[in-house]
Amino acid sequence: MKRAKEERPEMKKIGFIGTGSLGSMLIRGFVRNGVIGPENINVINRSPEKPLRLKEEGFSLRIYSNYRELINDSEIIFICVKPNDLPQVLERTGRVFPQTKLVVSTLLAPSLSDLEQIIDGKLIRIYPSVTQSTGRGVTIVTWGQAIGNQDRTVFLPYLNALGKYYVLPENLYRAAGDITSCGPAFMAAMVGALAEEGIKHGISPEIAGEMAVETMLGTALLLLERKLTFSELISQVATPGGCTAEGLKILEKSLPGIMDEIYEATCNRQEAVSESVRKALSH
Ligand SMILES: NC(=O)C1=CN([C@@H]2O[C@H](COP(=O)(O)OP(=O)(O)OC[C@H]3O[C@@H](n4cnc5c(N)ncnc54)[C@H](O)[C@@H]3O)[C@@H](O)[C@H]2O)C=CC1
Ligand SMILES: O=C(O)[C@@H]1CCC=N1
Repeated sequence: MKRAKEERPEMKKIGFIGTGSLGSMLIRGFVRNGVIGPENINVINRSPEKPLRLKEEGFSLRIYSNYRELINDSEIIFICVKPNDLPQVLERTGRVFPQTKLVVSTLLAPSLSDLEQIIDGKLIRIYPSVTQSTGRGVTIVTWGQAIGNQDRTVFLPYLNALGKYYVLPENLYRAAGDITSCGPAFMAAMVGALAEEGIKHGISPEIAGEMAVETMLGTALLLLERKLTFSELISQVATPGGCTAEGLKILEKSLPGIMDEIYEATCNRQEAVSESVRKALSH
């Protein structure tokens, strides 16, 4: 009996414009989870060093210098450059992408609704995080207006390969992205500060670092596996009358204000970046 040909995601050729932190993370995450075959990765990056570094890691990339060739040879194209480099990329790719291709923006800005004014093509916006090369972490995703059910079916294996994903409207990108995309840096800063305090009082940097990371991992696993809420975990640690409760009083005083300040700062930055890209693209 003849079986309908099943579409295997690893058969698709995938293009990456920009292979910095995020582009590299996507390549590592997709290959690790088997959604891209090792021979199917097309890349173009401004400088040659980063793709070469990936090659040294064992990824057999096809490195391009011509943007249109990369687009012709790829079925899904991830744009992973900094927002201010987008105008230069669009100058070289053109603003019209064939309807047979999915074009995925990972950029902080412009928003998908702004991009849809500029680019003609099947657009998807994702906001991933660097943790996702491990297969864990969260992608936020918004489907463009031209994306249909078949396109979603094609793209879902790639989202699943990176961990969890949530489809959100763009007005929630900052609130969600502060947790998921900036979050790894914020968490590393907080856990690093815990380790620093230990170092200040005589623990070696190596041991303090290991202690902090192992404790962060154990905390995450406890929350996940035992399905504890944050406050349940806190009350398991904070023995009444003990030290943790004293430390927590200090955090409770400062943290909510700090988080509000962080949100305000990231929103302002996103707006400023959006405005600068909007201006650059309108020329
Ligand atoms: N790093 C992160 O955790 C996250 C980053 N993003 C977004 O992903 C995008 C990329 O961020 P990163 O990878 O962190 O930046 P990055 O600076 O590490 O990488 C950007 C890469 O783009 C290349 N590039 C610049 N202009 C180019 C051009 N015209 N053609 C080809 N390549 C070019 C650069 O050489 C560099 O390798 C940004 O827009 C950022 O907002 C989104 C979520 C998380
Ligand atoms: O800092 C940034 O703007 C990018 C987006 C989220 C993480 N890195």
